[in-house]
Amino acid sequence: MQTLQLDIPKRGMPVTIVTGFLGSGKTTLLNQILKNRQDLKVAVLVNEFGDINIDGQLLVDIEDGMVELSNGCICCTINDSLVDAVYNVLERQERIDYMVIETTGVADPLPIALTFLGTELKHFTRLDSILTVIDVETFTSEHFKSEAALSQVEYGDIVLLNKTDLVPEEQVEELEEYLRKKKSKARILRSQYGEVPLPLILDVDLAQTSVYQQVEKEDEIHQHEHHEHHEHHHHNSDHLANDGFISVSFQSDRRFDLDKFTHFLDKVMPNDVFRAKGVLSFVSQDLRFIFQLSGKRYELNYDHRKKPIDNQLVLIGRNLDAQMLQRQLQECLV
Ligand SMILES: Nc1nc2c(ncn2[C@@H]2O[C@H](COP(=O)(O)OP(=O)(O)OP(=O)(O)O)[C@@H](O)[C@H]2O)c(=O)[nH]1
Repeated sequence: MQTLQLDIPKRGMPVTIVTGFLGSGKTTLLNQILKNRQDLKVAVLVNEFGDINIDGQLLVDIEDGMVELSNGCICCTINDSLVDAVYNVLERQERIDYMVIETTGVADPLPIALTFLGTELKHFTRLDSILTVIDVETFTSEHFKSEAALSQVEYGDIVLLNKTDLVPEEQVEELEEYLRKKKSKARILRSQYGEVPLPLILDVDLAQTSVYQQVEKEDEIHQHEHHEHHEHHHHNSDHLANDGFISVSFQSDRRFDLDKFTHFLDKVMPNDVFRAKGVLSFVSQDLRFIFQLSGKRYELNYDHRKKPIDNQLVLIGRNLDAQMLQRQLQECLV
């Protein structure tokens, strides 16, 4: 493994915003950062789309969302205010060298960047870059018909072409070429499971702050001129509709029947479910499972941590009938 030489100056805590569409590999990348950070004390803020915090549970060694660990990692779930969450980290006694923020897959990263540049946070932090993770298998030039996805690509200072193991080399090259044309200034990297040398992505000072701020200015002028279109404001962070994506949560302390659950996945669940994740318990299985679904692909892996048996699942997609999905999942329980 490479040695990490990050010389972090005292001009404010460096912040990297990790963005990327649903299931692209943001949490996987965060885990790589936490595993390889060496002496760097990294605070991780996770912003999750959905009522249940699954991501917090999937991060290495981090349990129950907001725990301080002996290895110096702090994980917070951003609930209401990003500014408050950042202050909570800044006010901690212990030394923290670096902050990484994972946005939700349906978030536009620009308002988050502007929060660091436009509020008091600018005195305490230094935005290092926006890093956009792309799933090379599922990405299309239509950006999933999502404004947020478009914005993620547009403002990425670093673009990580992830999941290169799933497609032929030519497909990666094609995508890389397409992105290079669109984004001549961006650093474009490739990875499998987010494995990338940290000095290439952390403390690189690639944030194009003037570009972000220019967009904000143009936006304000635009808004002023077209007051009636206010509700369509492109960079509204809490995007009421989230580009039409909704999340459906399911929780139970009963166990699933494995056959019924896989039948649900293979035959019953609508194609409109684009992403799902959870921790699941099955009849006659002592361990829980970590469940991941992204596009057409899903996997179930043993969760080797000793945990009480329960089921926590989030489904994300468009046009979802929450009640029907919950009923169908209910029927998979024993
Ligand atoms: N084959 C393959 N799978 C990957 C790779 N990177 C991540 N995955 C898998 O893709 C799925 C989604 O990864 P996550 O890291 O949870 O994605 P995410 O961007 O955090 O997802 P959301 O937070 O829901 O938007 C998981 O099952 C990962 O194991 C990769 O390079 N190759």
